[in-house]
Amino acid sequence: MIDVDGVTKRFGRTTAVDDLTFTVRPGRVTGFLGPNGAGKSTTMRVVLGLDRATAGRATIDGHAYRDLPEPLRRVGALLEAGSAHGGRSAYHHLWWLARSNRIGRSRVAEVLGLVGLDGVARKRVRGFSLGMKQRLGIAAALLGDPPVLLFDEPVNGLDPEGVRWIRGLLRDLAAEGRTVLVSSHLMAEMALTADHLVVIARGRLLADAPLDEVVGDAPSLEDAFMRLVTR
Ligand SMILES: Nc1ncnc2c1ncn2[C@@H]1O[C@H](COP(=O)(O)OP(=O)(O)OP(=O)(O)O)[C@@H](O)[C@H]1O
Repeated sequence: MIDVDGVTKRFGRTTAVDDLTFTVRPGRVTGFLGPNGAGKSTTMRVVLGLDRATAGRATIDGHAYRDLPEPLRRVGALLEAGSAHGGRSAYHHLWWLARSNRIGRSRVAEVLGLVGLDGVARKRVRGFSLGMKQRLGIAAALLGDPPVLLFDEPVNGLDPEGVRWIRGLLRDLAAEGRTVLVSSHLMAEMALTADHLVVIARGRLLADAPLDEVVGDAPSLEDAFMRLVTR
């Protein structure tokens, strides 16, 4: 479970997140929606201890990220593709991450298989396509078999096969009882993937409800979203 409790984050005069409170529960995919600059990435970074909240607090299964002893085993995250060192192979990138969290080589092989990169495990990341880099980022997130997962715009730039693969993966992870939070701008995709939605704009909560409830009588999620954010 992820708890965001009264979180405010300011950068100088910009209030990126404004007294935001919501809970992300296990066993379902929670879509995190909002216009550009709404504060989605900042909220995720606060949850992951990468940005410090100006006020309020975010916890993962009751603990602040910095207090998690082996964080990769508690929470996995995909923030941006291409964060792996280009000169390393996919295998070495994952093994380097695994070692510091007491995760064995067999799990590295397992996640490479899970994301379909076993055939290119020894190739340098530099030569990977965007889709392959995205799969490697997801392999890293899954390395510690964590119960909580955050994905920031995981389908950006992917081809239809990649988009469909990620959709299936997110649904499977939730069906296994994990907590899955995924941000996206792609409303049609979110309508197919998410069970529950948290919608924010200008750092504030606009909706925290099941997908059907957010759509209501609107013709599509996109229409419902536009109504919410222009209200
Ligand atoms: N490190 C930073 N320094 C200054 N301002 C920042 C920083 N990070 C984010 N911001 C600002 O905070 C606001 C929220 O940005 P954030 O990236 O969290 O939004 P987002 O919802 O993820 O947007 P997008 O959908 O465009 O990725 C924006 O106004 C952004 O310019």
